[in-house]
Parts: sequence; C-alpha cells; structure tokens
Amino acid sequence: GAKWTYTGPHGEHHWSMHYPFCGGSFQSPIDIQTRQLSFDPSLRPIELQNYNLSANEQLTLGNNGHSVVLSLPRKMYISSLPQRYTAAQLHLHWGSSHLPSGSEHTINGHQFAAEMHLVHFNSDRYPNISIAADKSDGLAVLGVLIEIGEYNPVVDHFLKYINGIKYRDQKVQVPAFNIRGLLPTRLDEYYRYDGSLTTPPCYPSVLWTVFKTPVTISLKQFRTLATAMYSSHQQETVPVPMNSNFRKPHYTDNRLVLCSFKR
Ligand SMILES: NS(=O)(=O)c1c(F)c(F)c(S(=O)(=O)CCO)c(N[C@H]2CCCc3ccccc32)c1F
Ligand SMILES: [Zn+2]
Repeated sequence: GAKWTYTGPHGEHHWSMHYPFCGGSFQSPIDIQTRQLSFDPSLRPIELQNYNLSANEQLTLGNNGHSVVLSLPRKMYISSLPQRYTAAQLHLHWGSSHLPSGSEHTINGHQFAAEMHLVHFNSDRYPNISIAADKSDGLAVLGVLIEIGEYNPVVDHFLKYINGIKYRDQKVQVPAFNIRGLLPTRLDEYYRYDGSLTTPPCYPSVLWTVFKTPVTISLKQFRTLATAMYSSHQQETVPVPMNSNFRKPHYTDNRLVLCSFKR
C-alpha cells in the first residue's frame, strides 16, 4: 500500500486519503475515561494457551518500518473469547528519548511511556490474519501499558537483539521465551471496547482488551527502544529515526467502554 508515517505529509491526518477507514468510525486508540466505564460481570479473566514458549524455539524479530515486531507461533491463542483467537505478532508503540510518553491508549488523559500490542486473529472463522484483518470479528488485540520503572528482564529477551534490526526490513531470529511474562500479573482486570487497527488500513475489526495494570521497563530499556531503530532502509542516504510511533486518541462517540472489574 501507499507509504504512511506518524509525522509530516504522510502523517495520521492524511492517512484517510489512501486508507478511507482511517477517517471512519470505531477508530482506535481512545482515551479511557474511568468515570464513564461500564462494569460488565460477564467479562471473564483472559485465558492464554501455549504462551510459555521454550528457548529451543526461535522467533523472528523484525523492523517493519513502523515498529519492532516479534512473530508469534500459531499454537499460541486466547481461549476465553467466544471463538479462538490465534496469535500472529506482537509490536510496540513508544515516545522519544526526550519525551518518554508514547502509549496509544490513554487513561483519563494520561499517556504512558509505551504500549505493547499482541495481535490475534479469529482462527475459528478465518484461515489467516490477512483474511481476518478487515472482518468485524476478525481480530483481538491485547494492549499492555508500559511505564518507566523497574528493569524488565522479560522485555530484554527481545530488546537485547534490537541492534540487529536497526533498519527497515531487517530481521533476526531470537530464542523464544515465556510470552506470558510480558503481560501484567492480573489478566482479570481490563478495559474492553470495539475499535480498529491503529495503523493504516485502520480496519474497524479489533476487539480491544487493554489491561488495567501497566508493566514497567527501565529508563535505559526505554531509551534503547526509542533510539535504536530507523524507519528507513540501511542504504537510504537520509536515516529516519523511528520514535513517537503512536496514533492520537479518537473520540469514543457512543461506544461503550466496558471494564471487567469494579472500582
Ligand atoms: N496497533 S495495531 O492495530 O495492533 C497494528 C499495528 F500498529 C501495526 F503496525 C501493524 S503492522 O505491523 O502489520 C503495520 C501495518 O499494519 C498491525 N498489523 C496487523 C493488522 C493488519 C494486518 C496484519 C497482517 C499480519 C500481521 C499483523 C497484522 C497492527 F495490527
Ligand atoms: Zn499496535
């Protein structure tokens, strides 16, 4: 598709020119206003299968020009939704080393340092994620808010290889690890709403789950994430640093934002 960026002439205000859904409804991210939440007792704890990968397996870590992307094996899936949602990849959104606020979802207007997304597709109904990507029940993304604090040893399982994927379309193989360790302890406390991809083509096809509890990474880890990568190819004369790769929050309009917890 057409090239898109987070700033400049191909930035988010221009996405809808080539990607009409980006100007449509049910867009993500949103600002989660905790006073407007509806507690829904039917929202069960998120249950994950086969997230505990062994170091004998290898995963592909890549720079796709928009984010750092870790491929996930199809044996991983969410089992607590009405249909099976099979894992595809995880990626992150972050700020810049001078401005450590780059999450996509915000809570009462507060933007976190970064946000991790674990992208899954409805494998009960669709053969692969590309077919599922534009279907209303096609995708389920788990969102993990990230703040600066304690060093995160699990994030380092892929972050330590980031200098091998500095430039667009570079990929490296990394030993797998327990992906569950990237998520917060409490998988029973989360926000839930119907939304979209936060990048072009912005399909309104995502069942969003954003966990209430953030995880932490150290300032050093954040700076590595925010300064290591480029959106441009290695051979390009003008290197384009990859940072602040987050979309601004969109209006919730009359969408219900549910929560799985009281208070
Ligand atoms: N924030 S977000 O909405 O979760 C989100 C991103 F931010 C993001 F950059 C990506 S991307 O890296 O593929 C860049 C362009 O889509 C995705 N891709 C998903 C959905 C689109 C189709 C597809 C096909 C194969 C694998 C992953 C995906 C994405 F879902
Ligand atoms: Zn994302």
